[in-house]
Amino acid sequence: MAQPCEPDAALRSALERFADQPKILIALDFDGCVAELVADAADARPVPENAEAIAALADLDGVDVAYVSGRSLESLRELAQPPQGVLLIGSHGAEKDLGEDAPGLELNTTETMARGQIISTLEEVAADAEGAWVEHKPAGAALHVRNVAGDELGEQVLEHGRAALSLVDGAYLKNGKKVLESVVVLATKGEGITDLREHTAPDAVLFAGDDVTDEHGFAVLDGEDIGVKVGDGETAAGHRIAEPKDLAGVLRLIVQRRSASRSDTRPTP
Ligand SMILES: O=P(O)(O)OC[C@H]1O[C@H](O[C@H]2O[C@H](CO)[C@@H](O)[C@H](O)[C@H]2O)[C@H](O)[C@@H](O)[C@@H]1O
Repeated sequence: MAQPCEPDAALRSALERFADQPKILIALDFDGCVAELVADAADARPVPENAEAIAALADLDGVDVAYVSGRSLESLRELAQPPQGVLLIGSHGAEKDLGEDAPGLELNTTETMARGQIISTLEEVAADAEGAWVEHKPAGAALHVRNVAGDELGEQVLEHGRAALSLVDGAYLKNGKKVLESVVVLATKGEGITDLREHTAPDAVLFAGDDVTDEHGFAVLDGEDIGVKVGDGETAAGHRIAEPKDLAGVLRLIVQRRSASRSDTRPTP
């Protein structure tokens, strides 16, 4: 496996200041950030070096780690295998596991009907396009076109999905990488990060993500917070790394900096 690229100088110095804060929250997107993007959504797994760094961070005092994902909580738990204590935001902010008794996502009758219509509408669209498939999710569904031959055809299938969904009352749309999601509960990753901030009361937050929906997360950062965009594309994040494997360099720097400062301040016996 290729080694992660080290963070550039600007990111490095921001990370050092961040790691020196008494209490920090590290919030991570999953697909395309902790895990590489893959053809079959069920095959996504954390890059091993990222998983190791996440486990090390989750063990440190004063550090909260969270996944903030578009996936359902069920899928996130299964694929990300988060270490104990890692907080989870799923379904783009509509589902939460903040380590306490929290009611699961409950849809009212209107939302349940709209979700059913979203699923049947997208299944019809996918049935007409080889390689397209529909992921059923707690708050709606996602039309995937990563396995449709050719970018242009994939975009046409997504456009067909958007047009068909415009006839479904209560269907909100979210665009992602080779995917069109439709949900009946309006929530964003920005709200998810705000919930995490209220729950953990950190001095600063780091959020890393790769997709359009992650921009809602970058938008709620301020002060000593750090936004890290993974890959290409316009972003409001202040920093960028090239690919998921490079996240390990970012996370390891925080682990090393905090571990070093703890051993410096430990009283000599
Ligand atoms: O917010 P995330 O954790 O990044 O989740 C966003 C969506 O990720 C998944 O789809 C994406 O990743 C798949 C696996 O690499 C890829 O095949 C697909 O093309 C991508 O769009 C997931 O299936 C969705 O439910 C998430 O909302």
